[in-house]
Amino acid sequence: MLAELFQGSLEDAKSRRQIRPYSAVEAEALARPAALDALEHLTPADRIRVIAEVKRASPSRGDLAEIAEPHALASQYESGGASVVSVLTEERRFKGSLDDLEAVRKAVSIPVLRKEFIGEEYQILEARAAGADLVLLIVAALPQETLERLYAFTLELGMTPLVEAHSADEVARSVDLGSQLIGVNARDLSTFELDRELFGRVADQIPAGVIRVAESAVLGIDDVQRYREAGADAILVGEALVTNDPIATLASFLSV
Ligand SMILES: O=P(O)(O)OC[C@@H](O)[C@@H](O)c1c[nH]c2ccccc12
Repeated sequence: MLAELFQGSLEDAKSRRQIRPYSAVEAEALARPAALDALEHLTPADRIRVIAEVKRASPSRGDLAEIAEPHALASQYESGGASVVSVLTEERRFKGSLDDLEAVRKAVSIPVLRKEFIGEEYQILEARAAGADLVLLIVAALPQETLERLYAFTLELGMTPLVEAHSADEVARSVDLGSQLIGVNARDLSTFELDRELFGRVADQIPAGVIRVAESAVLGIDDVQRYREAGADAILVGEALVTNDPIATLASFLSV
């Protein structure tokens, strides 16, 4: 499944590139005001930090919510205390778009993450051109050399890479990269199986000073508590926020 998701994302990027060539998107990306410093917004604090996701659907969970106005949802996330907004821009299975990201960017003043299956520089330029401050880089899908290249490219644009791992080995590769922001995804993107204990098993591998994000399947405050105890500085939450009152749900998560 992961290979299929990447292939789809890259094909879609190729189509967009026919209309907006690399040089045009690059010029737009460079003309943007500087990206916000996501690491600053996610600095470990007394309370857990929340990266709140705009997510309509997923291949593992099907349709979650309509979200006719992603910018309105993102504003609620911001006023509810989220530190960063994540916007799924993958179109085929997650029903997102870059337009969603652009709309969200205009509505909030906290950093915005482009959640996409990124395999080439063009997608990172698109993210910056649309106003994103962070991009997701999924270790499982990228050879180390490519990962290093995309990681460096993201930094050159003044953006922050969120490097996502799903095993001890992938955490080691994220650390080797020098990543300052590492996410451990409880969901295996190849099989969709959940491993809620994974974060606890690998957290110690992440050096002090690096921000640790627990990703996926955070549905209630018990999950937040468990991740907090296991050393998470932040959680990445989609489903629980789009299927419940986002403000009340954020308040409960932030009260842990
Ligand atoms: O909706 P959830 O279970 O709260 O999960 C959010 C987020 O972690 C999940 O959307 C995600 C994490 N890594 C990804 C990579 C690609 C697509 C989606 C994801």
